[in-house]
Amino acid sequence: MPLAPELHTFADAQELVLAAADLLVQLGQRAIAERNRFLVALSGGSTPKALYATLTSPTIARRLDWAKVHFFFGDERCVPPEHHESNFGLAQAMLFAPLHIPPSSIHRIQGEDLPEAAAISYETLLRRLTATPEEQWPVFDLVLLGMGDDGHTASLFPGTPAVSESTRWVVPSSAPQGPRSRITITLGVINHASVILFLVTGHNKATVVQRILEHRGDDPIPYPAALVRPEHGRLLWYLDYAAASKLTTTPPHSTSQEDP
Ligand SMILES: O=C1O[C@H](COP(=O)(O)O)[C@@H](O)[C@H](O)[C@H]1O
Repeated sequence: MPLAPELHTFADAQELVLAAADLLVQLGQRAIAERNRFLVALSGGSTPKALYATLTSPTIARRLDWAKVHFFFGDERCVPPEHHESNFGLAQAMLFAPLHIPPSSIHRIQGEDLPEAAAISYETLLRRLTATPEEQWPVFDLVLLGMGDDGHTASLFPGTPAVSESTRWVVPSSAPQGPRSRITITLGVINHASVILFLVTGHNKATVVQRILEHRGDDPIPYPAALVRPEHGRLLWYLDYAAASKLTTTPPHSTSQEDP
């Protein structure tokens, strides 16, 4: 029986990323203590910027053994790594470089390659680095996700074939705007993670947040983010008050950090 989603609301994006950074550090400490490595998949988009800035602040950064953290990506735009729209490029500048993460711990999607080739080679890489004998899917310690105001997450956009992919781990996909050509991990990968953490901020996402989190019954809703339902792990939604403003059953409130 899947665990119920855990909802936390925060006054603003800064409080939210502080809590997210704290959770990441605690999950990392635990994974490293138990398995000597921490496998985390980063999200794309703009929300991670503030998280990266928080993770590199001295008070947070000194709490984790970054040499044992392996960074992956949930999605990538089909652009070269130095392009301003590259998810890797943002992480490289704001997270990996400041923390001196060795290249051998950074596992990027090659957005400069043809999409099908990039998807196949990233799946091959994931199979090599994350597969366990017991599971046919990778088990990330943490998958970070954002959500667009159309309900997309990673690069799983409403109504596109990537959303219904059930066997491949990584596929090419297509966005309605911005850099259209993308590579994304699939729902099977996301849903087998130990912890999935959505970071969602802003009024523009409040309607979709409400429809997903207060959805009752079996009628389908057209948002890929609603299909994130972990098989065995935890699902957390961190919302700022603006993103939570249309929820009716859980009034926005500030939460203290719980034991991860
Ligand atoms: O395009 C993307 O957007 C979503 C949401 O991003 P945000 O800018 O609203 O934070 C993100 O989850 C995804 O990885 C990214 O490629």
